[in-house]
Amino acid sequence: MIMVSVASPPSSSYLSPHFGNDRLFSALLLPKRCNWHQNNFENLRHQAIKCRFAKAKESPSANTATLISEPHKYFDQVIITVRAGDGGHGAILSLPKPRAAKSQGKKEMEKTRKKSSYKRDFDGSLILPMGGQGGDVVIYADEGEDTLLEFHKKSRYNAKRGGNVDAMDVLTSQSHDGLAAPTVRIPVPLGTVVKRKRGKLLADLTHPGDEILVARGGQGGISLLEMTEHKRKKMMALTPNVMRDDSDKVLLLGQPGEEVSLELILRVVADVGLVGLPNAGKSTLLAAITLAKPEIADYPFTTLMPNLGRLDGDPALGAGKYSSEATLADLPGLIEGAHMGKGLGRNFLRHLRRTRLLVHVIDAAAENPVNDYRTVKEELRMYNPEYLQRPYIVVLNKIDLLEARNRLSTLAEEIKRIGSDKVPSEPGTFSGDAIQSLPSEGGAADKSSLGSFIKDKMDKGIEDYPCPLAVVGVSVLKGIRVNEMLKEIRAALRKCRDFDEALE
Ligand SMILES: Nc1nc2c(ncn2[C@@H]2O[C@H](COP(=O)(O)OP(=O)(O)OP(=O)(O)O)[C@@H](O)[C@H]2O)c(=O)[nH]1
Repeated sequence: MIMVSVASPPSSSYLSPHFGNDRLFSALLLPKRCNWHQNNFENLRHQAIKCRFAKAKESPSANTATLISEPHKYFDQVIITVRAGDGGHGAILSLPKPRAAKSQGKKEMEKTRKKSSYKRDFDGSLILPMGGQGGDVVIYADEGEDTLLEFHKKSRYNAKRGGNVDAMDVLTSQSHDGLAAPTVRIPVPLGTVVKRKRGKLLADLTHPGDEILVARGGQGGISLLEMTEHKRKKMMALTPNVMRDDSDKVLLLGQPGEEVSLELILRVVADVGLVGLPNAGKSTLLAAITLAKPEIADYPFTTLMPNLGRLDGDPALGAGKYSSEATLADLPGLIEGAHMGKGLGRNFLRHLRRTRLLVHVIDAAAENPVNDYRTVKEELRMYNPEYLQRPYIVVLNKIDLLEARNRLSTLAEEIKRIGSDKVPSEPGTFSGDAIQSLPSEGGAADKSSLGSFIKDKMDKGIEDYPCPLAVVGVSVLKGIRVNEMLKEIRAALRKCRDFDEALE
């Protein structure tokens, strides 16, 4: 925890949540109200994630406040504990005394007999009431959820216990089971992977309504009939639940509900993943072609969590245009060492797993754009060589700037040369689904895919993987050649779809 004293704070007690890696970058993005400190805080961008102003408890001066940075919180990974409800208890019951019935008239006796006709099983044996089932805990995919942030505030979920058998010691026809407790249903965003903490994968909740029962409620206890010894034998012919001695009482107790610690990991589900170094213009690109409003600024790591945007259908397809709509994910900038976790690298690299097309965004006005491109490709290769098998296009951005415009054609040629012309033909190399069988965190892989994964990492370089489907120069900020870029993205998406259909 970092404590920084600042003078004359604004009155706000809570600013805005930001997320980053406490080991490395992570920005302290000051809210508008804090512009007056922007410069002073630039150096703090290395550490702070979520900040709030709080009056220092022992502060001698009322004008002094303390800026508290809280520990890093991932928006896309969280550990929670869930506990299902215990089962309700059964009861010790006795049969009503027959004398009471005998004292009534004949008609009354008949009525009472009918009234107290107990519930019976198909074989005629008595059914005794049971304690209610404890509440289950279910996790389900909900389109209305975007992040796992809520789980940092609340990481424990308990279902209620089942109701006890509410009998007044005597078995009657009215005796009924204890109430079952309701299921606790926990919504998570689409694309959430549910795992046991440090254990096996339980579910991959990709579609709306996908769900998994993660903790089962305890079963209710049974009820027992208490009998005098000489009646016991006769009664046992009617029901096995006759109490023989005190040790039977444990059967009355409801079973405990399951308790598990779970790891929830959110993997963005998008058709297109935008990758590139920080500041390349990925967020600007997303904002230029979709309605998304990502944060854009001229310092690196503005994007700390993936932004999603929806690309409209291809108008050239007429009525079929809606089938060509696509989701784009703008991922935080990658840097050298990302595959080892630098700059949030691994956390975001895994979001590419479900994308079908990659768009490399390069700042063509940067010092060495080809090197930048190689760095990103190398990081992808080191994280998962399969990422380089995926179809991709390269966007050379910022051609409104002179230095970019002057070198555009040579740059495009150079980039096209990095990679082989061979179109991937093995089934799965184009398919997003096949990627899921590849080794990664939490994903079990068969021996052969693991073998080729390691071999690929050792033997192949970025030149051995396919070259881009297209290289386009644009200025997403100034709207130069954005339509050409869109055409290429759509054409590439069409290829992915054709390929998928051919596989089906
Ligand atoms: N001149 C020029 N500047 C651009 C262009 N596209 C983006 N920029 C600027 O480049 C800076 C970085 O843009 P972003 O879109 O935030 O870059 P990013 O790749 O998302 O950055 P990270 O969030 O750090 O990964 C901003 O100041 C943009 O205004 C462009 O076409 N031309």
